Amino acid sequence: MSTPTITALSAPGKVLLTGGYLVLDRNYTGTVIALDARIHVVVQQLKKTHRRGVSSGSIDNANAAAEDTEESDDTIVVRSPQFVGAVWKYRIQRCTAGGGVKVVQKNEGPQNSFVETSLSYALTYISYVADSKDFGSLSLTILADNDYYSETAASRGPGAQARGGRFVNFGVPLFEAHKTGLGSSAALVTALVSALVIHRTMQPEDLGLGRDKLHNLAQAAHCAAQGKVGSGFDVATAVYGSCLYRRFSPAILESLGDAGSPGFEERLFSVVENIKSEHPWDAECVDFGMQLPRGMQLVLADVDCGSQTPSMVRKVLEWRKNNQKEADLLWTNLQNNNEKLRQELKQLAHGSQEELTAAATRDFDTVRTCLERAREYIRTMTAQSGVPIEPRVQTELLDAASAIEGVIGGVVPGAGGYDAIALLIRDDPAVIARLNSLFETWTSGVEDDFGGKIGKVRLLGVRHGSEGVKNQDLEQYRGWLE
Ligand SMILES: Nc1ncnc2c1ncn2[C@@H]1O[C@H](COP(=O)(O)OP(=O)(O)O)[C@@H](O)[C@H]1O
Ligand SMILES: C[C@@](O)(CCOP(=O)(O)OP(=O)(O)O)CC(=O)O
Repeated sequence: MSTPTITALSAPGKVLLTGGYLVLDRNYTGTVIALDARIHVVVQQLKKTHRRGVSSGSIDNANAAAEDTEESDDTIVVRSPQFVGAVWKYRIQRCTAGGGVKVVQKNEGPQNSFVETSLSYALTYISYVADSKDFGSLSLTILADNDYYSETAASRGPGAQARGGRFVNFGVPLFEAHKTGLGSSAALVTALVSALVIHRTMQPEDLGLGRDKLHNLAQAAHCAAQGKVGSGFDVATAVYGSCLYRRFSPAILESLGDAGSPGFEERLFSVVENIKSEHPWDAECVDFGMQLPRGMQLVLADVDCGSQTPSMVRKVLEWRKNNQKEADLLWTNLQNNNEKLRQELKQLAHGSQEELTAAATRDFDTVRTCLERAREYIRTMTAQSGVPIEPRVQTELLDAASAIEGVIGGVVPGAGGYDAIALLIRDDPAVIARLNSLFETWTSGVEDDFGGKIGKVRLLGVRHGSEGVKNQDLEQYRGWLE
């Protein structure tokens, strides 16, 4: 198969509307909404070189495993041009004993473990299936929709749009940018591994058929880069779009080992292709690509403050372990309520034409009640576990926002904490205007139960998007590609 010279793909961010913490356990599920904020990756083939000391062309897999850790002249340059100095240059290193392919950073400056791990995992898989180690030199460009990060002086300033299109220039190094919590790393890893696999081993039209494999590869790479196995709802959404998610069994990835370790390429291949495994993939994404009902919209309000998800997760799980009975009851109540909410949203989205028309004008009463109940249970979880999932400053904010005409209700999504809040609203610009005027002058009037503070509240421009990873036209990247 001839290699295309350029491939572009994007994957969406996420909001875990309900099921935070529950979704870590396979007995429970999470309802996750994909967003219209996406991370784009463009792969450009620069040149095809021959590896030093090895004849070009196809190499037998069996031989490949026996080969040394050979260097090639090929270089992979990854750029994130919205940020200052965000360039990572890698050389390709082939590992001994079937360890696969690893990339090694050549330039000074901070490493980017999500980029580096995605490259090593994707190239290992590609070289194994394509039966070739000749990648040629590649240039990768990452472009993120603006809502992934809080605004900066530069992104607000007159030069922000200088390069055109939908992306702004943030004018700061990536590590200084404040994330808004939309799942940048999951969208990035998904877009990166998918773009490389499509570029080298598939046609863009095969994306639909290859989705499960891309999911498995992206989950493996994301877990390795994160250094832990989360529920994976963010990667699943980046691949499949909005869905009801049941997590995969952690055992699937436990024996994969590190990139470069002996036999890694074969183990990775088995994991991605879901073969020869004692532990087959069992993640469930139901109703993927599900839409919100007509007349309803999802908005997020950034509170300019961040939470520490790993330590919150550790504490909640510890509390659950020590208070199994109470926790089980709470988990069951939350699950039942979340399921009722999902069914209601589904029915409203797929009802008959008359039902849809009625839905567009009605008050979405059941949705409102389910969101209120979810919050009550989450506040119980907060009080009992002693973890600020819905701290008082956010209770105050959610109550005030929910009282606005046209707001159906809201929650602290995902792990909660001092992070963005999610609101379901009637899809009407007047509701957005009322929310903006509430937030413009918002100052907290309560003392927080965990001593936390929220900063400037700001409605993000992001809305629900529903679609997973998809091919993209190149036109929108004009001005950003080298
Ligand atoms: N635009 C980008 N370009 C390159 N890397 C990015 C970009 N956005 C995010 N990343 C990578 O993802 C990491 C952030 O991931 P994480 O802390 O998991 O946040 P999130 O909750 O947004 O996923 C960054 O440190 C960086 O490695
Ligand atoms: C607690 C969780 O169930 C949900 C966390 O959701 P968030 O959306 O808060 O996650 P981050 O993107 O890491 O900030 C953990 C999990 O499912 O992995």
